[in-house]
Amino acid sequence: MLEGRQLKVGVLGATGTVGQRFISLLGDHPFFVVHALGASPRSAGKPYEQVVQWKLSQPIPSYVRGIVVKECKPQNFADCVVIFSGLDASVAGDIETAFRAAEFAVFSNSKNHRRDPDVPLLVPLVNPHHLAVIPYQRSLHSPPLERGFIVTNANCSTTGVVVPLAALERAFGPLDAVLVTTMQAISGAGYPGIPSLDILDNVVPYISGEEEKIQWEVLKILGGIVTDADDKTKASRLPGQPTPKTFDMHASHPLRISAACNRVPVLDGHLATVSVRFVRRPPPSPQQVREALEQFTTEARHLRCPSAPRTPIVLHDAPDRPQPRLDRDYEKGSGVAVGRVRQCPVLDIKFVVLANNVCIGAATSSIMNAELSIAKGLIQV
Ligand SMILES: NC(=O)C1=CN([C@@H]2O[C@H](COP(=O)(O)OP(=O)(O)OC[C@H]3O[C@@H](n4cnc5c(N)ncnc54)[C@H](OP(=O)(O)O)[C@@H]3O)[C@@H](O)[C@H]2O)C=CC1
Ligand SMILES: N[C@@H](CC(=O)OP(=O)(O)O)C(=O)O
Repeated sequence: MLEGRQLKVGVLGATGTVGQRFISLLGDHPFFVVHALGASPRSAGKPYEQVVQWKLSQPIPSYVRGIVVKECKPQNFADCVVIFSGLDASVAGDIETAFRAAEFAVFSNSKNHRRDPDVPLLVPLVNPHHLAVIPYQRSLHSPPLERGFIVTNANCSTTGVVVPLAALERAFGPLDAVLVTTMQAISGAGYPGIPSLDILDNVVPYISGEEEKIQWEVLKILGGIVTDADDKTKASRLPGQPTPKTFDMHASHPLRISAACNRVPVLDGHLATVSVRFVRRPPPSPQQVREALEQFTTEARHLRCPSAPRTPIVLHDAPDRPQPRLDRDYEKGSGVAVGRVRQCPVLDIKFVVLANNVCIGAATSSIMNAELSIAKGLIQV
C-alpha cells in the first residue's frame, strides 16, 4: 500500500491509558512513525519520559522517551498526516474538530463525535463500509475539506459485543432482541481511575453512561448507509453516483437491546454475557451459531491491514473460557474470544465474549481504522 514508506503520525492524549497503548503498538508499525505527542498543558514542554506515568510491563520504548510533549494545537503537529486521539472526553470534542478543520485525518477513541450523523462509528472488524460517508463529511465544510476527517472508535464494551452480533447477522439475518451484561476491567476508567478501596473485594454495578452507549452504538454500527438518493428532501451535494451521507441506525430491522454494566477487579479485558433472539424462525442451533462465529471473516484482513487478526473470533470449547487473564492477549488483543455458546430458554442463544478493552476496544481499533482508510484511498500517501 505504502511501498515501504511510513506516514508521520501524532498521538493526542499520549500520556494516558490509551495513549500508552498507541505508543507501544506504533513502535514498529509498517505504515506509521510517531512524530509528535500531545497531552494537557500540564505535560506540555517536557520530555515524554518525565511526564508519563508509564503503566505497561514493557519499558517506555526508547524511540519516544525524549520527544517533547506539545499542547494539542494543530500547528504543533504540522508535519503529521494522521492523528490518533486518546484524549480525555472533557476536551476531545473541540480539539478533534480543530484538527479535522486543519486537514488532519483524525482517529478518535472518545465518545464526543460518535453520534455525529456524518462521522463513521467504526469497529474495524465489522463495518469498514461506513467509511463511504467520509466524502460527504468533508463536503459539509466550507470550503470542503480535501484531506481532513474524523473517524471514531466505539465504546470498548460495544466493540466486544458487536463483533459476534455482526457475525450472527451476516449468517442468519436480522436480530430481534439482545440482552448484555458486562464485567468491565478497571483500566477502562483510565488512570488513576476507580479508587482501590472501591474496587478491591468488590463489584460496582454502575458505570456512568455505559449502558446507554452500548444500546445506541450497536444500532449505528450494525445499521446501513443512507444516500442522498434515499433522502428526497435534500439535493445532492456531490456530483455523480448517489452520495452515502449518514447511517440508518438499523432502521430496516429494529433491534431491541438492553445492557447492564458492572465494574470488576480485573486489570484489562471486558467480559460480557450475551443472549440473542433472531428474527428468523426457527432460530439457528447452537452448533450452527458456533460455525458462523468461526467462519466470520473481515474486510480488514482481506485488505491486508497489518493489525487485522487472522481469526477475528476465536471460539472456545472449554466450559470455563474465555477468561480475561487467559484470553485478553489473543492475537495481541486484536480479536475477540467467544465461549459457552448454548441454547437460551428465554431468548434463542446465549454466549460469553471477551474483548481487550485497551487493544481492540481502543488503540488497536484506531490503528486498524487508519489502515483501512489508507487501503480505501481516503488518506493520500
Ligand atoms: N481506557 C479504555 O479502556 C478506553 C478509553 N476510551 C476513551 O479514550 C479516551 C482516553 O481514555 P484514557 O486513556 O483511559 O484516559 P486517561 O485519563 O488515562 O488519559 C487522558 C489523556 O488526556 C490528556 N488530557 C487531559 N486533559 C487535557 C487537556 N486539557 N488538554 C489536552 N490533553 C488533556 C491527558 O494528558 P495529561 O497526562 O497531561 O493529563 C492524558 O494524556 C477517553 O475519551 C476514554 O473515554 C475508549 C475506549 C477504551
Ligand atoms: N467507559 C468505558 C471506557 C470508556 O472510556 O468508554 P467511552 O470511550 O465510551 O467513554 C469503561 O469504563 O470501561
